[in-house]
This record gives sequence, structure tokens and C-alpha cells, in this order.
Amino acid sequence: MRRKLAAGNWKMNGTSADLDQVDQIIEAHPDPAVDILIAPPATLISGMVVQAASHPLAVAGQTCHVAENGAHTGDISATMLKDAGASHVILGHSERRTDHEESDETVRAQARAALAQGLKVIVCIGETLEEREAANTLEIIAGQLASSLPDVITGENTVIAYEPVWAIGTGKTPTLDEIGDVHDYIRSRLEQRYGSGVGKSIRLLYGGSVKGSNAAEIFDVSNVDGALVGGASLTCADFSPIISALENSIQT
Ligand SMILES: O=C(CO)COP(=O)(O)O
Repeated sequence: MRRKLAAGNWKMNGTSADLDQVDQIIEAHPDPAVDILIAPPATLISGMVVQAASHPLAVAGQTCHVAENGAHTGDISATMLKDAGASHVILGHSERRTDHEESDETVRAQARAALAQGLKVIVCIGETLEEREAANTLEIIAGQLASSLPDVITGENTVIAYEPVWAIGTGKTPTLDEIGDVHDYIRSRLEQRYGSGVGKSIRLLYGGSVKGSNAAEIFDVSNVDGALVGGASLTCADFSPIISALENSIQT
């Protein structure tokens, strides 16, 4: 049985004043029935780790360099994330792929670097609007899965987030059937490549305009094991109802 995961990606948002939101989340969910994770900007990782020291809330980086250290001004390595107390790192987010021209091959190298440091990876994939309109979604997903993932992964150390690029921050989401089709497809590709045991154990998150009002129906979709939430993860008022919806989804 895959444990559900509510993950928040703060992107380039948040200063130390916003750590108060994490206190509120911890207070609202003292003994969560699902995993909770927040990926704050790198400047807040160690503060958030200290804050969540006696709570299962996991803290993640938002990217990492492929190298362990070196002359890469402005970058952060998996070793540094680990040292700061992060347990996970998000890789291949479409904003990284666009803003920093990260390719599938880069994402795979980053994943190898992160896994080598004992970090767990959340690898993001997803089609653009043009690709969906051209009915190429599954082909794009297959290509990204094939090229972004290392050859050796487990359900313990890897999570996949399906984030249609056109659904990120737009208020638009695919239909529930469309989400289900892609998640079922990802599951079948993973089983094919890694074998049924590993393939079935990898958690699949949906991301893109998830909010309190649509979370429950999305969490009902087959092979959706949680969400990667952007804007609605920034405050406890918005994120807590999503966490609760995920907790409720395992009771129904
Ligand atoms: O990109 C996302 C999470 O990584 C989704 O962002 P929004 O929830 O703001 O659409």
C-alpha cells in the first residue's frame, strides 16, 4: 500500500516570517495520516528542519546540481541539501526545465547525484498545452520517464509528479479522466521498466492548480497518491484543507 503524500513547493516564495505557516500546519496536523513535505527556498531549509524536528513533516530542496561541489556560482548540491537537513529534492520541475534549460538527461544526472547522497527524489514530468492539443501527451510522458529517471530506483527513494505545464499556476486542470489516463499510463511504464514490485510501489503525485476545492476529487482518481502543490501550499489556510482531503481519501 503506497502511503499518500501532500507536498508543497514554495518556489521562489517565502522569508523567515513565513515559517509561521509551518508552525500552523504542524499544529493543525499533529499526527498526520499522510506524509507531508514542504520544499521551501534553500534559504529556509535549515530553519524549517529545526522547526519540524519533532514532527514527521519532511523538508525538500527544489533542485540540485549534478556535481557534489565546485565552481558553479549560485548553485546548490545534493550534499549541501542533505547537510542542511533536507530529506528530499524536487527535480525536473517545468520551471527549472524552462528557466534553466534543464534537459531530461540533466534531470537524470541530478537524480543520480541526489540518490547517491541518500536524498529521495521527486521527479517532475508533464506536457505543454501544444503537446496536449497535438494529442502527444502520452508520448511526451513516455520520453520524459525514459530519459529523466535513473535505471536503478525504488518506491522508497523516488516519487513521480505529473504536472501538466499548462495547469501550473493557471487555475486550469485536466479532467479527472485525463489525470487518470496519464497516471495509469505512468504506472504501466514504471512496471514495465522496473518490474511490477518496484513499479507498483512508486508514488505518483498530481500537480497543477490543486486547491482545497478540487483536491478531494483529484485524490479519488486511480493511481493518484497525493499532490505537488504550488500556490496553495504557501499558507496553512490553503494547504491544510488539501492535507485533510488527502487524509480523508484513505478513509473512504
Ligand atoms: O508547479 C506546481 C507545483 O510544483 C503547481 O503549482 P500551482 O499549484 O501553483 O499550480
